[in-house]
Amino acid sequence: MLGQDSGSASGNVTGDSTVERGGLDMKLQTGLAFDQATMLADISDTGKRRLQSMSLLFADTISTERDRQGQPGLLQAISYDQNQVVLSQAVKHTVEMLRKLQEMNAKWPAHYPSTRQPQTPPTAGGDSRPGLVRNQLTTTGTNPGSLHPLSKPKQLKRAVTSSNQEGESSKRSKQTTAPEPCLITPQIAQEFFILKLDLKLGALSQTELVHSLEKSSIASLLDDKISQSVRHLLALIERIEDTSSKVLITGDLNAGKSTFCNALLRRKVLPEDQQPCTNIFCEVLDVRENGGLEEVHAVHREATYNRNNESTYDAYTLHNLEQIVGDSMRYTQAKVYLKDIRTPGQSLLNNDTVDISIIDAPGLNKDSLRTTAIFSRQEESDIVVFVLRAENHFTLSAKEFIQNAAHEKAYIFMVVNRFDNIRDQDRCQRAILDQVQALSPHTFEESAELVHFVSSNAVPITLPNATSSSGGDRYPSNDDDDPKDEGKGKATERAKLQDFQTLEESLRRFVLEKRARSKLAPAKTYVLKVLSDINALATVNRDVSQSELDRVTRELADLEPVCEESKKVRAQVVYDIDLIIEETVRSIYAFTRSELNLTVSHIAEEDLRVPYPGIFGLSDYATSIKAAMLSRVSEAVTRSEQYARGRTVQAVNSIASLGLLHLGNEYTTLTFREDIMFKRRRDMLARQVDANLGFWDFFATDLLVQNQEKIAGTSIAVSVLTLLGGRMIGGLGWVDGVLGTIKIIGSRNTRALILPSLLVTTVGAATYVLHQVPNFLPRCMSAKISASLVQLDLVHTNCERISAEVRKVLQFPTDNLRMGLQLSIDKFATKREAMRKAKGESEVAWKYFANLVVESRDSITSVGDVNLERGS
Ligand SMILES: Nc1nc2c(ncn2[C@@H]2O[C@H](COP(=O)(O)OP(=O)(O)OP(=O)(O)O)[C@@H](O)[C@H]2O)c(=O)[nH]1
Repeated sequence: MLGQDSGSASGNVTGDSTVERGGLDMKLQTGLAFDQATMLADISDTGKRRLQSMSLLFADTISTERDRQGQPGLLQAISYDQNQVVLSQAVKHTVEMLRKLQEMNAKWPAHYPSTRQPQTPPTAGGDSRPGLVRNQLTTTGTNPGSLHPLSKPKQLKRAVTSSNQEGESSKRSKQTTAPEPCLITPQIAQEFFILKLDLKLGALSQTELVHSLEKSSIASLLDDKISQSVRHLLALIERIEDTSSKVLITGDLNAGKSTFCNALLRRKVLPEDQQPCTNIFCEVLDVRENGGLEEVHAVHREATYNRNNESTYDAYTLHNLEQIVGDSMRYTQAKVYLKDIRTPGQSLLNNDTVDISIIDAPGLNKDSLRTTAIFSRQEESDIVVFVLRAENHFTLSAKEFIQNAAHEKAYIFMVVNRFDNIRDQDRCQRAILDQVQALSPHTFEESAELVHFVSSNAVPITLPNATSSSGGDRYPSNDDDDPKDEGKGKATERAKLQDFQTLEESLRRFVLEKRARSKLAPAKTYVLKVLSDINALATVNRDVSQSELDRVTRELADLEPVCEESKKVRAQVVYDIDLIIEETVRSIYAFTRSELNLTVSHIAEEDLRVPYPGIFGLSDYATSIKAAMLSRVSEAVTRSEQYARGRTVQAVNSIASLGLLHLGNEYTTLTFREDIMFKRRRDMLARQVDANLGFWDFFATDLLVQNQEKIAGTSIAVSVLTLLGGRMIGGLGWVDGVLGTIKIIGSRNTRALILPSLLVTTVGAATYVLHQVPNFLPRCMSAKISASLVQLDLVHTNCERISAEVRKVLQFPTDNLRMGLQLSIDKFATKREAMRKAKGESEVAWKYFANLVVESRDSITSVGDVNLERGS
């Protein structure tokens, strides 16, 4: 590098201090706000050591510097180096802060300051709506470092994060804490510099738009802004640590930028034309950076320039530059290695202090693509020299460019060119200075040094192939002092040249001597603005997260007992339902048992209204009696079922009342149809009873036997009847049966003796029995049926059947209510979980932003204390 080649003080100073920086890096990487005092102490030691080593190693150089500038030059270099280290570390620290902010923004979308007009005017006392709230911090004067916390905003609400609060906010909390927008004066939005979101939509202002955006959109926009800023800060670090300086010559189309560059170099190197001709960036570097060979390296599109890799560029002679600057299809930029023919004391390029490169940019308003490229080139440059046509003043594109550059470059060197074309020069000066004042106040304050009105074409320059000032002059030299030629024109030319030389001296001071200002001030300005933005964001978000934390804590405190209560309610309701069911079933069971028992036990005594058909219709008679009896039993069953229906309806209603009481609108009422209960066919009963009754079950022989004492021969008749069996039923076959019996009984004599009396008795008895059938048959049958029903366990079976069905039916509303209660408990539990999570996140966010407020404020103070004037 030039600095090293020439052994300049500043080049070595910087190299030495870089070694010392390791220890400082370690301190800063701890994430603590850096301690500038300690750091400066370190650097001071470095400076002292370097001063000693420089005195020994570069005594010649120092004495040369001292001769030229005196001891202050060396001190300036040391001071510059100190400032450079502090700023470099501050930039790195700011990058860390931004990266952490980005991470936090991904987890907890940061609230972006926004404004909204109050919808209703505040009432005398009760309305808690805050109206426009003053920002938490403000900048005073022009120093972004002097930030003063103001009163805490009232009821800040994290409006942008409110969309997911639905699930976690109880109804009660909704009633008590209506969402409040975050209202901040539009001033805060204006105070945002770097992280300001670029929102343009119709008539809405940026701040109004922010309010209407989704939190995710804001988070993503902010994320982009942070990334941009990080990229810029990283470029700044490179620039700060780079010992060379890049001077960007830019301005409107055809303003005379190339003419100005040539005038600075005193050589016609860059093509000048009345029509726009520079389409690519031309970076003019000292020839020593190319091994002393004057050459043009035209860098290929898509290639990253590497002087040692010829595939990245095409090499040309200086004469070819005219074609190259117009060939933007093949090349993006040209590196022009040039031997400056002027002495180090005059030259900007060939100076003994810093490596300088001068970049001639295409005109700003050529096209949007090139304009964008110039904007980003500006960010890579240390110094901006803005050339404007005196005739045009500041155009719109010029204003936009300067406003953008002002993000980091408080001072811009301004060249008002083609001043010779202006007739009323005073008016022109006043008008342009007014514009400068509005666009770049710092530049305006030092306009005598930084704003120059010149005519670049008045500077004598040599032809491109000239390598010394001795040959090739294209313009008359001002060395001609012949008094005869002193005319008005000559005087004017000399005045123009004088103006240009004044400009040159100022520019040299700005670039070389006030290097701290030209090179480090942009870094300081930019970092302060970023830190100010971070501080503003952190303050807003600290308060928003605090407010959210308070709200969630409050709501959680309200919700916790509700959760516990809901569990208790469920247990109580389940108990109550069990009681209802048990009581209902018990009552139904008791009713059914009593009803059936009563029916079965009295059935024989009832008048069944079945007419006795006579002895020959005995079978049908028995069937009818049985049917009538079973019908009575069936009716009793039906009555029991009816009772059960009624009780079940009551129970269902009681369960529904519990549901409505405890779940309100969330309870789903089921439609209960009691008419479809007990639909299973009950004629099974008749079939079962049939299966259990045989023929003799129609006759109550025990009843007949009870009457035998009253009627002689009844027992014999019954015995005979028994023997006769079923033959007598249904016809006269019983007479044959009697005769058959006599045959069986005994010997002929015996038979002769007893036969008549037996026959008479038997016939009499049989007649009696048959006569008595209508009297005892119903009782006999009821007893049998009753016994059969007992055997079938009819009462118990029906009690069980009816109760079981009732239980089954009641299970539906029970399950429904249990499910509803469980859902309610789950909902509360989910809400509580969400709130606990939100509380945890808010706590983390609050701690983070509270720390960030302090951290960024400390950094602002540290960077603000960097005194660049010491290094100027
Ligand atoms: N009268 C007058 N003309 C000038 C002056 N400086 C430059 N010009 C003329 O203005 C025209 C444009 O000059 P350039 O140097 O090519 O302008 P430029 O800004 O580099 O042009 P582009 O890079 O193409 O935008 C040329 O004809 C110059 O001769 C000046 O101070 N006075």
